[in-house]
Amino acid sequence: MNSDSLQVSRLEVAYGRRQVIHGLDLPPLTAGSVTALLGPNGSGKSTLLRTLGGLTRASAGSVRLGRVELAQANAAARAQHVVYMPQALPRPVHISVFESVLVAAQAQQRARPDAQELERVQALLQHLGIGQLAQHHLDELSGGQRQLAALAQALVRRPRVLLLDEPLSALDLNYQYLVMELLRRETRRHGLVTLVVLHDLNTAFRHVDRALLLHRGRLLRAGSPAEVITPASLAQAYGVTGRIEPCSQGHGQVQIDGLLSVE
Ligand SMILES: Nc1ncnc2c1ncn2[C@@H]1O[C@H](COP(=O)(O)OP(=O)(O)OP(=O)(O)O)[C@@H](O)[C@H]1O
Repeated sequence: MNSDSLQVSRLEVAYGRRQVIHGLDLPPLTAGSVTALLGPNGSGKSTLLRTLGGLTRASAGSVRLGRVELAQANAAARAQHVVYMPQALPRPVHISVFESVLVAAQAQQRARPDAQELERVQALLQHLGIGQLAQHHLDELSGGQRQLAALAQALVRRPRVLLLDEPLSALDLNYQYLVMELLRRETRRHGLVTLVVLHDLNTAFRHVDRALLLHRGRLLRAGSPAEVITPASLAQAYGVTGRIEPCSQGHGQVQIDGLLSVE
């Protein structure tokens, strides 16, 4: 278990001359907690995640994991600490789900997998509810099944930082719930820093510890889901009028009443 937090300060990211992330300072993302990255389309969520994952270069600022400056780490060193799962998954290859997860588990090791490693892979597939797909080929899976296999590949690597871009987008309600609970469990058990892009604000209310709300490449709010998801932030970030109703399980639930009128 590690206890280092991820610290982002004065981060600037541009595509050519167009700046997309503007001097972003985030509160430290602590080990053992799941943080939702929220915000409307085009607000910079994927850009931020890709930058933290080292796929997009920041033009200024710093991203530190404990004492390590990730921007200066080479790709191999960063891959040891940080796993990034993109919104659009790569084209699937013709290997089995089990093999693909085993390859991911072995990415940082030279030794041949032992029986314990094989059991660990199978157990993870069971926990994700896809044990029965272990011998199916990746290129023969449905979109949601592929997303679950990609999550297994990410989780099995036991990174210190887990960056997931809309990991629920292809999943049905049952799997959305299961995946978020598994993420929470794994994050606590292994002291991960987990940052997950979500569009469903009710999922954030139900399943995450903290939330960040981005708007036009700037941080609009940060805090608990109840502090971040408010009628004022619904209006400011999403242009909708809405209420937060208490739900039977003690957390909030968003009710949208309509769109803010455009003058
Ligand atoms: N490769 C790129 N080249 C140029 N501009 C880009 C590129 N990728 C994203 N952008 C722009 O950067 C801004 C932020 O995009 P980004 O994909 O980070 O937003 P997002 O919050 O993840 O959106 P969504 O919720 O729609 O996935 C957008 O205005 C987008 O047009």
